[in-house]
Amino acid sequence: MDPLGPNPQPIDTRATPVASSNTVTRVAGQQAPHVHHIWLVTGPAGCGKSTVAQYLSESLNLPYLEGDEFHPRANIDKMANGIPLTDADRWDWLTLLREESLKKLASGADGVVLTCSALKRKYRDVIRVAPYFSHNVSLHFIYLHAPEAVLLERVGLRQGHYMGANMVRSQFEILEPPTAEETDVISIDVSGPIPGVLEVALIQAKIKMGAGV
Ligand SMILES: Nc1ncnc2c1ncn2[C@@H]1O[C@H](COP(=O)(O)OP(=O)(O)OP(=O)(O)O)[C@@H](O)[C@H]1O
Ligand SMILES: O=C(O)[C@H](O)[C@@H](O)[C@H](O)[C@H](O)CO
Repeated sequence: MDPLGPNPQPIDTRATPVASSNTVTRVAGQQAPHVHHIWLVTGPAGCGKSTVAQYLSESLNLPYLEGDEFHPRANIDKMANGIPLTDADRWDWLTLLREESLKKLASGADGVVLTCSALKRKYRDVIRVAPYFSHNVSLHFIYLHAPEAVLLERVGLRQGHYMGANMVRSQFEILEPPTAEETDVISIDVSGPIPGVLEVALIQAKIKMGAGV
């Protein structure tokens, strides 16, 4: 299976003369193109992806795609039975998330917020294809991190979710925290209470939007 999948639906690129992945550049004298931001909230189970994404979606008035809802039934059944997903289980899910995000933009949304664990570098790279063909799209990862013990406690307290606390270890075993060269990543320490985390996430997003990157 090709993890990069088929070409995404192109977004309107007419106003964008030159661009490369995640960098929207401008020819001198031309008006800056309108940038459509994809905010991808990432991190291991229980880090607060849904909590943060919901808030950003409401605050920025953008549609919200919950990544967990795009897993095939077989993946949900695996996780519910305490079996970690493999790379093979994740490729189609990752390309689907990328395509669904671009579809939202193509259908008129100004931007989109989505959740996806994106635990490994190569998973993030699958999503990074999105702005490659859609040059007025800017992709940002919002990586939420906290010590394993903190997330274990949060997942343990959570009721009625298929992902049990027994799965947290497996998430950390394969986690590849973003490196400094992954300059499209905003890292947020989510050890503290929710209001502070939400405030930081929104401020960071607004800084990026203000900078037009
Ligand atoms: N900063 C925080 N402090 C305390 N509790 C939090 C914090 N962020 C989220 N929570 C709680 O932790 C639990 C997990 O949060 P949430 O569902 O948003 O995480 P998630 O990353 O989307 O999880 P999953 O990947 O398993 O779906 C929820 O009960 C949520 O209310
Ligand atoms: O890549 C994965 O292993 C999965 O996406 C998980 O991260 C869960 O879907 C999510 O955390 C819900 O608890």
